Amino acid sequence: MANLTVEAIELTRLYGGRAAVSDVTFNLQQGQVLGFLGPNGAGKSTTMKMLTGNLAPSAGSVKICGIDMMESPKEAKALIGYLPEMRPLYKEFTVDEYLTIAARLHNVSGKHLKKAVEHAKERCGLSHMSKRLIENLSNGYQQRVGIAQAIIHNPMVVILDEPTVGLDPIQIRDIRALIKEIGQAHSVIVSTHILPEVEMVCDHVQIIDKGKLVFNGGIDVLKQQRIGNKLLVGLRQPPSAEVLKTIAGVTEVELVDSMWRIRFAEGSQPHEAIVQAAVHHNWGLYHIAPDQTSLEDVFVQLTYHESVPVAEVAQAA
Ligand SMILES: Nc1ncnc2c1ncn2[C@@H]1O[C@H](COP(=O)(O)OP(=O)(O)OP(=O)(O)O)[C@@H](O)[C@H]1O
Repeated sequence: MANLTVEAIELTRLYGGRAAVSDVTFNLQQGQVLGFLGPNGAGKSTTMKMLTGNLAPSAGSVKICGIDMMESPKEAKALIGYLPEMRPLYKEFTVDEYLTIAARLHNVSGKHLKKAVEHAKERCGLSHMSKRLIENLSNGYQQRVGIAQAIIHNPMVVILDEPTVGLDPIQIRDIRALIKEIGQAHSVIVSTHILPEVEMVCDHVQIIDKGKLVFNGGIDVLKQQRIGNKLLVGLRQPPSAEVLKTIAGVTEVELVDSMWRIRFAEGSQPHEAIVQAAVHHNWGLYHIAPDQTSLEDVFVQLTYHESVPVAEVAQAA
């Protein structure tokens, strides 16, 4: 495909014989924002480091806009902007001074330097902070400077590791809007622990667990998984569970906090029949709404593994 920006092909990284990342394969296209999710130790940072050319894979390869990271690291890296979790800021410099250094490090040529700095500041809402020392900026503005250095050379791919950690709600809102804006022209990979953030800024999601991808798909697919096939129904004079189960399409009912959680078969739409039955039999219907699984629940379902209790291991030994 012509506009593929990132290709991770069967990426594996071993540490002392243990796979921290195992056989991870995915593609990213221009204009996509990918959310990279996973519990602690899942392999996110290891994957990011391989994507940015800071760590060699034990097996597999990375291509940035078709350029192989192992074969042509300089060319491939030039197409990436990276904001690591620990912001690489020199706080004793002003915003202008620091961004000028960042632009030079990214090989922006002398005649384009000033324009590149101005443009990055403009995009990150930093134009009025040019002469301020970075150490005197708020956390949110320091984060903007970190993002500005990642986009200063107008890279095809921007990789941001936990970009909203430690920010207040207004700063978080601003940084998320900025990520969305950047995502229109570039490809963005955002590593995050914050699940709603993924729904807000990403159009594509990957969940990694124990080094393996356990979900790779569109945000719509993930949202669909949340909506599922459950209704929460509140009835003041409820019938028995058996009566509810006779409604066409209903497969299971259970009482949850004095409301009925009604599961229905895929493809069936028992909503209308439930309302009609409630009116007909005077059940006192006061609530009917989809019972969404929280994103946290979906995440736990995908990443939960039953671990063998220590006592059982000891007994087996
Ligand atoms: N240099 C290393 N040597 C040995 N093991 C390592 C090394 N770096 C990471 N690991 C192990 O590899 C696994 C994946 O680590 P990684 O840092 O990629 O996870 P992560 O998803 O980024 O976690 P977190 O969100 O906590 O930063 C972990 O089990 C970790 O202990």
